[in-house]
Amino acid sequence: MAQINPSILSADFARLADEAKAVEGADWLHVDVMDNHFVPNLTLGVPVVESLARATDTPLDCHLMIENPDQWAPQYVEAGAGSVTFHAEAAAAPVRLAREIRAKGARASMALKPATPVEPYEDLLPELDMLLIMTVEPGFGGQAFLDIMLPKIRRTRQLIAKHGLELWLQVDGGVSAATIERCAEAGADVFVAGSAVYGANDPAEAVRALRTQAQSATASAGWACGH
Ligand SMILES: O=C(CO)[C@H](O)[C@H](O)COP(=O)(O)O
Repeated sequence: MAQINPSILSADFARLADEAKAVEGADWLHVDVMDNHFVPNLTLGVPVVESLARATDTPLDCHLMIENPDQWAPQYVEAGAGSVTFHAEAAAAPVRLAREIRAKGARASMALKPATPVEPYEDLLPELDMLLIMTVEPGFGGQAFLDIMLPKIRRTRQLIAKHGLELWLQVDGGVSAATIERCAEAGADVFVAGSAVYGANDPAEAVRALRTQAQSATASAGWACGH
């Protein structure tokens, strides 16, 4: 089943608890952690994630756009994240880090920036619960979806099938009613949407509409979704 994860990067940061409640019914709440080093933007850290985890029943999907995730990622599990994504470009020891995230009780996920190919990580995929393919350069919400990422999504879906993995395939950046079907047809099954959800008059209804679109595109593409 297609999952929709609203990105709080597009929410009102002065009202985060209310903004989290506005999308209850979403599968996960996507929390963008940026350090102004790995990406040229600064958002929030461990204390805010701890507060969010107390404020909502929606599980937290923390996307760490930070340097040195080997040090920081375990702290996000302790703060209450149900899924922690680190960047392949930033991790010193991605296998050790994925195992540590899982051992602490969260889902382990790795992200690839647009210019990072998936193939060098083929042998590492069984260590992960999710792979995130960025469909914009990370750092800011509201950017245009990069169509040139669709072949990478397709190739990753083929790798998942080839190895018989249960790996979830997430896309993030420019995902909207206009682009979600292309992502789903290519093989994505977890969709992060910021401006398309929080920019809508009814964010909860936007989540439902995106999920319906993704599910019908997945069904017509004919590949088997692992969840
Ligand atoms: O990770 C991100 C940016 O680095 C955001 O999650 C993403 O851009 C969501 O915003 P939008 O859906 O508006 O593109």
